[in-house]
Amino acid sequence: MFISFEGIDGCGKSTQARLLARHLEAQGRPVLLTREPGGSEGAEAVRALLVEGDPGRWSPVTELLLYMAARRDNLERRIAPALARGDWVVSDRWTDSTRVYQATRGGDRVMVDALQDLVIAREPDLTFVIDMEPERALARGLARGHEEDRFEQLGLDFQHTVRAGYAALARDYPDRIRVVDGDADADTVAARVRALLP
Ligand SMILES: Nc1ncnc2c1ncn2[C@@H]1O[C@H](COP(=O)(O)OP(=O)(O)OP(=O)(O)O)[C@@H](O)[C@H]1O
Ligand SMILES: Cc1cn([C@H]2C[C@H](O)[C@@H](COP(=O)(O)O)O2)c(=O)[nH]c1=O
Repeated sequence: MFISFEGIDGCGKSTQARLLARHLEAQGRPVLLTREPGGSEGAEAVRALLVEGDPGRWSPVTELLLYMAARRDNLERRIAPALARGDWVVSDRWTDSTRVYQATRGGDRVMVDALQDLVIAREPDLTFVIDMEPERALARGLARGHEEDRFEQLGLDFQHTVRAGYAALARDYPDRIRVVDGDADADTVAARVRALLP
């Protein structure tokens, strides 16, 4: 079973991915917990070029290719072997992030879907979109004294567009995507996620 978590920056995806992985392991299920971009050694190196680098460094097409290259490496080296062993895979982001973020940053959605079909050819079995107001996600970060670089670089309007992008995606893929209200304490959100497991 391949599960992904999606949502705007700071919505609590990583926390929920970790809590779900812990829950599954407590039930005796082997789990690979991974993240995108990243997860494998090569993909983590690509992550450094994308996420920690200058956001204006790449053209939209180059940026898209780098995200896809990182995903392909993580899929080949970590995810496909785990799924072949019968392990569960919980991923902090997958191609839905590319569909939403790269479209928001001027990328071409048709190109995203074509590359997804050609070089990835794997969708999660189940995707949780952790939904919340960008202002609330930002307030969480500020309350912890984080600088919230990405909110400052890209702005609240960007996060609002991303949030709307996920809502549209949930309508496009109703069989796979579940939207979960993320504006509650982490254990409450985790219980909402678990209630939606098959
Ligand atoms: N339900 C919650 N209530 C309050 N704080 C939370 C909750 N979930 C996560 N947090 C805190 O909010 C911050 C962001 O959480 P987390 O890293 O899980 O989000 P994220 O969506 O993965 O963020 P990013 O996209 O920036 O990586 C962390 O400091 C985390 O401890
Ligand atoms: C997979 C993926 C990610 N992004 C963006 C979204 C976030 O701003 C960062 C990842 O940071 P996080 O702390 O791990 O959430 O990268 C993207 O634009 N496109 C993608 O495919």
